[in-house]
Amino acid sequence: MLNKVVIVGGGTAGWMTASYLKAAFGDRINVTLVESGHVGAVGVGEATFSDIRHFFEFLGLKEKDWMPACNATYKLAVRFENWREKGHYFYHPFEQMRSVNGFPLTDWWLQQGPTDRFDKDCFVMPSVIDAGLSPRRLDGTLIDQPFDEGADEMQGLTMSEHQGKTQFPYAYQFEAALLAKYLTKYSVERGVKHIVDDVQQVNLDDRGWISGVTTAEHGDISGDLYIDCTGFRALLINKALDEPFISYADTLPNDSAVALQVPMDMEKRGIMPCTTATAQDAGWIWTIPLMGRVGTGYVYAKDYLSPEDAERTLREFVGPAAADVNANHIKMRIGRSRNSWVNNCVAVGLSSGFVEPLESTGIFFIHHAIEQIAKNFPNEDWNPNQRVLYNRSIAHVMDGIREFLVLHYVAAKRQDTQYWRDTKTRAIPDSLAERLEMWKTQVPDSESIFPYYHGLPAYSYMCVLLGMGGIEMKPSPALALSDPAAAEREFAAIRDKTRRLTETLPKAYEYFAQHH
Ligand SMILES: Cc1cc2nc3c(=O)[nH]c(=O)nc-3n(C[C@H](O)[C@H](O)[C@H](O)COP(=O)(O)OP(=O)(O)OC[C@H]3O[C@@H](n4cnc5c(N)ncnc54)[C@H](O)[C@@H]3O)c2cc1C
Ligand SMILES: N[C@@H](Cc1c[nH]c2cc(Cl)ccc12)C(=O)O
Repeated sequence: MLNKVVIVGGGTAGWMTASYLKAAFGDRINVTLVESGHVGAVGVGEATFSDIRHFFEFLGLKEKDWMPACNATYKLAVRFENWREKGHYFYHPFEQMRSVNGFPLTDWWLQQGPTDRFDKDCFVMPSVIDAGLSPRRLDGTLIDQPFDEGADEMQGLTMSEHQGKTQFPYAYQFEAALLAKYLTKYSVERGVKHIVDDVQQVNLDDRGWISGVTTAEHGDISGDLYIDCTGFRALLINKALDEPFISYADTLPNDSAVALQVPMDMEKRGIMPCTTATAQDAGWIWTIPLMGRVGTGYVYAKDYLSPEDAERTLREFVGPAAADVNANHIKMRIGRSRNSWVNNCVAVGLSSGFVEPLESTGIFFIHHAIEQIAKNFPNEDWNPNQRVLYNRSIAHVMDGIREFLVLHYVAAKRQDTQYWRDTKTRAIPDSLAERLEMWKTQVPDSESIFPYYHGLPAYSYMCVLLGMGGIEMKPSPALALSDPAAAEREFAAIRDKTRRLTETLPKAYEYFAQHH
């Protein structure tokens, strides 16, 4: 029976993998995690997709179990500031797109939008976010949803099986190091063997399969399946097994970041229930509000900006609160391994692939990979088709998200610096170029976006195209023949629901002050 797993690396990827495999297979699987006491985790990775709740559900964890330990808050959207022009902003929310007479409401908005804000006209949550409110009332009840949050059929679905069934209204923001610490305790309590040591050598047999890893002080550690969670170093998959890395740098030039963890009195500041991406001269700055601090950082391209200037810009952006905070400069490896599962080694996390965190996809990649490992867990036959199916799924998710991120830059209207002008002339994936031509004629739908599961619905593409403002979008010609009354009623219903919620929901800080 093949059941000995060795995980190398103890960042978010390592401990999410260890905890999930233990939850999936219990004592029928033997998991050892070895992590260096000298090589630090990347130290960022704080905003997520809403799908991450399936991870916590799978582990049997409720929000009250883990959120307070991770200073976690809710994320209702990404707020894109200054991407169209300075002073402009829009939201990419977690909210199902409404349709009227077979056309998405954004199509009707292009025909007869009530205002110039597609997001506030077509969705409810942007106004809730603008008011700094919580999606849960002080008694913990969630705003009314087109589905029952606690319904049994919601449990046990993987993300790809769940896609499109419903849209949960929020994701999370949390301290990555505290989540890793929480999952360490969860994992060790369930039998994961935790070794703090440096892996100094990866040993291969004559087939090129991993036969063990040699550590500085704990000798050789061997198992059946090795999971590379060593971050950008990719010690096992790219270094030891020499699996090629496919760079996305030709279409996504941002390769650097500088991050600050800024202590903040959130009671005084208030909590914006969203992640903010503020465009800058050579990239963008993320702002993630947590309980007790703000996580922030400048993602940029070193060809356009030096690390020193990036840090200076970030400190000026944050203001005096950043004065005594140390900066964490990070080189980002953008792209993916050609295959993330090679022989008896699977890479998860940064070792497998990464794109800049513009839509908070790193932890989504980890979660998706872990679900697929559990689904394709091998036996002693080591059926190569399992590796083929796994690698295809991972490649699709990363290539799909890469296209979606490139769309942000292609569609962004601003061209006030060379960096932004170059976003309009830089190469884009051929498949995206074809889709863009279609979207200029008809708003994205499930048939015209990236065709394989990559975690995003068509309305995410609509938000980027309508928000960024650089690509002219037209309504479907058929709408000129259609009766607008039903769409006008839908817009009015959204305004009514928005009013009811903004008049009754608590402030985000008020909710967390009671529930942390
Ligand atoms: C600037 C930036 C911002 C990001 N923001 C987000 C975000 O908002 N949302 C999101 O979902 N994702 C985000 N990500 C991605 C997220 O940070 C990662 O997906 C997540 O941290 C997982 O990292 P990891 O565990 O793969 O690697 P790491 O955190 O780098 O961990 C690597 C581990 O390997 C160990 N290790 C390395 N070498 C050895 C060795 N020889 N022996 C033993 N152990 C070793 C280290 O000790 C460490 O424990 C961001 C990434 C970057 C770079
Ligand atoms: N499955 C993802 C898709 C998604 C839908 N809306 C958003 C908004 C943002 Cl900021 C990221 C991701 C998404 C999810 O539901 O999380």
